[in-house]
Amino acid sequence: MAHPEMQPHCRNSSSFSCKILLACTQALQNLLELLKSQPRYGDPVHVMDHFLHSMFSLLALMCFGDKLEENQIKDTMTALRRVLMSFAPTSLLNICPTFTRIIFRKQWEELLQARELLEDVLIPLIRQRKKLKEEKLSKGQQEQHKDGYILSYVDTLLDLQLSEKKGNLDEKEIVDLCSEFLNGGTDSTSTALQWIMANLVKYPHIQEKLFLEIKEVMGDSEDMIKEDDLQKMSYLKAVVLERLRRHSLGKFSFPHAVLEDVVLDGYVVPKNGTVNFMIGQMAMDPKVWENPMAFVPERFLINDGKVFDITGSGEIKMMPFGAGRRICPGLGLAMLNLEYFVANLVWFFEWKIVDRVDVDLEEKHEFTVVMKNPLLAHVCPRLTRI
Ligand code: HEM
Repeated sequence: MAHPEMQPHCRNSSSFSCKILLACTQALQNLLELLKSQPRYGDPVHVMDHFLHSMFSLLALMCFGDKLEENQIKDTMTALRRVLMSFAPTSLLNICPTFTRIIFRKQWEELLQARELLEDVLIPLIRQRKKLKEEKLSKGQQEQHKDGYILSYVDTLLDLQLSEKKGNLDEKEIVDLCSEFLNGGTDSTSTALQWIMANLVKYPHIQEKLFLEIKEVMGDSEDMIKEDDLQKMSYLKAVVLERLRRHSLGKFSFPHAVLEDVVLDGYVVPKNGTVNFMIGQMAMDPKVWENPMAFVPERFLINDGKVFDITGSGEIKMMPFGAGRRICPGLGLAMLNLEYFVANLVWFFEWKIVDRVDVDLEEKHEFTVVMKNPLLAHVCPRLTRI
């Protein structure tokens, strides 16, 4: 997990650079072009791989400040996935490491190998960035922001000094934080995007309502929707929020621990006791949400124009990003990305079911809660210019 002192760097991601939006635009543009140029126009598209690739390229650009080559993207994605997959069965190792490492020796070895591979892939990228940063520094402050230099997540980590540690982070610590940034952001956002588009395919009336809202803001323009335009689209926000409620990222947030004995609703949680928040159940509580199984974005429109609070700073009706000190540091970025991508995907394409086969919204538990049968859709261009 991210060190709390590192979190502001991840949380405040908009301060990396105003060029993040440019990066989002590039990632979106690539996705739109990819969807337009399917090998056989009109064929149904398995969209998840495209979503994963787009989100990963965007986060990699934010992480390392440069667009990665296609082979670097492939290698990094493979290495990260391998660590993630080998980590799952070995998470029991944390219970009593000396003992469980013997019992789960094979899995432990697999995890170490996966970790080595990850270092082989990420360390050269970190070193390359360090070299570039030093070169820019030696040229002076003014030169630093020339040539489209994007202040990256790695740059902030290279500068970071933790109070309990003398000096900067070492390379392995930076690898940990980069992999957390890339893993934390890629699956969560692309899965969310897939769930939203699946609901828009399944319920064409919601897609139509969203399209009409976009049309009202964009008029006859054929341009891509920009961040400023998003502020005028309340139904779009409602659609994104409804997905976060209806298809939670996971059943639980990460485990938390209490630092001292705490009495909660008459129960004592002892010092160091683990607390798990059932974020999935919370968002489906029929005492709080009317007809919780239904996908109804309108439930988020009743707030007299007020923005629904998902940070849990007032009452907590749902907490898809967690709450409090360890709330997801990528919240702002994730919401921006989701609104930006969904709006443009609906603005440029009409999304339709394939061969009258209904979309199956059954869930499957992987690293996040994913669609058991990934979305397959007809993606038909609405506008001539992309
Ligand atoms: C729809 C998208 C996302 C959802 C639903 C989501 C949800 C969550 C949740 C529930 C947690 C656990 C919070 C807790 O322990 O209470 C978390 C943690 C985290 N998320 Fe996200 N997240 C999303 C996107 C992102 C993005 C885009 C990034 C980074 C670019 C990110 C980075 C992280 C990190 C680093 C943590 C660990 C924080 C810590 O250890 O304190 N997430 N996220």
